[in-house]
Amino acid sequence: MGKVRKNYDDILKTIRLVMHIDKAALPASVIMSIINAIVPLVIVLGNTAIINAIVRGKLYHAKSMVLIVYSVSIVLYIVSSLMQKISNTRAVKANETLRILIHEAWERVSFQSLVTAEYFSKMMKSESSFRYSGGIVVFCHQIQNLTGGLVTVFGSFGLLIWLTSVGFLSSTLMVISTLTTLSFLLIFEMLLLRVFRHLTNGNITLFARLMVLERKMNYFLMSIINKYEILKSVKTWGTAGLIQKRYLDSWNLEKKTNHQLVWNDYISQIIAALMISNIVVWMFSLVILKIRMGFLPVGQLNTLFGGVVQISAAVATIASTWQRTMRFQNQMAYVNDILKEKRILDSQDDSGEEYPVIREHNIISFDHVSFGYNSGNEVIHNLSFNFELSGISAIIGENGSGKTTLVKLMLGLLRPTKGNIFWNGQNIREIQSDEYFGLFKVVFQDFRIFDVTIGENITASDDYNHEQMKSAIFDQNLKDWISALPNHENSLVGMYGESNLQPSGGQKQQMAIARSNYKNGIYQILDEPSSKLDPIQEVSFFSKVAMLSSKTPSLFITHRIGVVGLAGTIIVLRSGKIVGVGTKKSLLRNSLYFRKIWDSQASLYK
Ligand SMILES: Nc1ncnc2c1ncn2[C@@H]1O[C@H](COP(=O)(O)OP(=O)(O)OP(=O)(O)O)[C@@H](O)[C@H]1O
Repeated sequence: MGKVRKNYDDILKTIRLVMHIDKAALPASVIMSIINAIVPLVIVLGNTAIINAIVRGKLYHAKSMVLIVYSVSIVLYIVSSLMQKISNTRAVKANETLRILIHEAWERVSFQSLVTAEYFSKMMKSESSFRYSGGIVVFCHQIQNLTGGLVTVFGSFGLLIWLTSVGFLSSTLMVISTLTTLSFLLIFEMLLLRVFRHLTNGNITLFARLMVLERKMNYFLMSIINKYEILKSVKTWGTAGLIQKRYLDSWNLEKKTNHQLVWNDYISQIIAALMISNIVVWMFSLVILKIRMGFLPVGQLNTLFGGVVQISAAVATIASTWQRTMRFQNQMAYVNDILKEKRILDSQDDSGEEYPVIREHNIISFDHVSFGYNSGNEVIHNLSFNFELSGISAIIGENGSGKTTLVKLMLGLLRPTKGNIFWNGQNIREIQSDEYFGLFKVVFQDFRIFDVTIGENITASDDYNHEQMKSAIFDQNLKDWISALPNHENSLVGMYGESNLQPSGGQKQQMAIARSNYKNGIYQILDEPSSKLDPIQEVSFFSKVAMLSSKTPSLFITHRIGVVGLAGTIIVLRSGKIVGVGTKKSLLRNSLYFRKIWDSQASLYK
């Protein structure tokens, strides 16, 4: 019951969306379909009256009936044709407006203020749903079919009820046969309706599954086949079979689901035909009985056949259109989602967030902070400490101890599941996120180079100072490589350009470091950007960065002990808890765990 209610609610939402976009498209469609549904009923009723007049020998009466019936029908037909032109034009126009609205919703999204990637998935879904559904034009056709079908069914039912009720109380035989006929008709109809509803729900589920599969296959193509790095790994590690199997599995499942959907459609149509046959058989028997007993004129057979033919066509249309409308509202749910989301994102600009306060001594405070990723246990446990952004600091800990997570929490990229983080006393949740990110120059271990030019990658802008950009590059090899390229720093990286320029791992790493040098942040965070270097080179690398960035205080994140000697403050992290804070000397004296790590790695640095 709840599911049916939800379906109705969703259709109402889609109707509201279409009405919001174009006030005339749906009403014009509805009026046209009502007129279209009335014309055949007028003809059926008129023809019955004409046949009865002929049978009774009143030919003059029959002639005037013919004129009236067909004149009314022609007028209605002309009005309906005009309405059809209006509704089609409006539907096409409304569809174009909706397409623009979806793209405008995308344009307004500030990528900077997005917290998760979920929104992008919504964007993709809304676009493919819109394309797949056929848009408002198709929806208007569906509403036309549904309205026309319903009007026909109600009108024709009126005729059939009239045929049923005539002479009902005139004899016991009539009462018994009418009640028996109606009971059998209803019982069979209810059973068939149950099967039809079951098939409709199955149809909607199958269609929703198809949409998910389509998204998975798109994801597969976009994220795996279309990425050079991944293709490289596929070739070198021979994972093609594994990945291709995944693709084939999705594709086979899509084929199977499509096949089931076709069968579901086919059986639904057979059930709809049986529903009609059920009415025809019982009603025909009853009307014949009534005509034989003299309760109905013979012309009423025309009403019966006219009514039944109308109902059969209408029920078949309603059945198939109903299922399609359900699918359509499923697709439009994504579009509704993205248009609604637009308002949320728009309103972020005036959300009352403050700018971060910058002082001479800037302090980040953790107050009973815990954090766990969606899927599992806490990886940061109840941390409380004050951290001054000055000099050189280091966070050290084993693999998986939570170092990167701690930094992401500090930057506001992740939100604590418990507790709060403060910047100079302000809760970072209440600070404007772009301004807050602007304070930090961060190089993560999984730094990203984008498919824009080398200069744009380093400066994060398409309007940068070329000299300043060049001086942000510390590494001579990178400088030489850029000078040797035909377009120098204007060379486009990656598959967006024609040349598919793929910088080496080291070149990319140096570009990420140059990006950090170029930026005007007040604090530098280096999360193992040199993890590919051997320990000795790593120490020299950090010393260089430390020296050159002497104006900007820095935090190194590492699990290599050799680097931490450069740091004035060392935070030791173990399984999401801080187990020591101090200088190298004090920690060697006071922290057993720190000494253990030190001893285990010290030989490498001798
Ligand atoms: N998105 C995620 N979902 C679930 N668990 C995650 C996610 N990201 C990280 N983790 C888990 O959180 C824990 C801490 O990870 P984190 O990257 O902070 O450790 P780390 O100390 O920086 O490790 P490393 O030195 O290996 O880089 C790990 O157990 C990791 O598997």
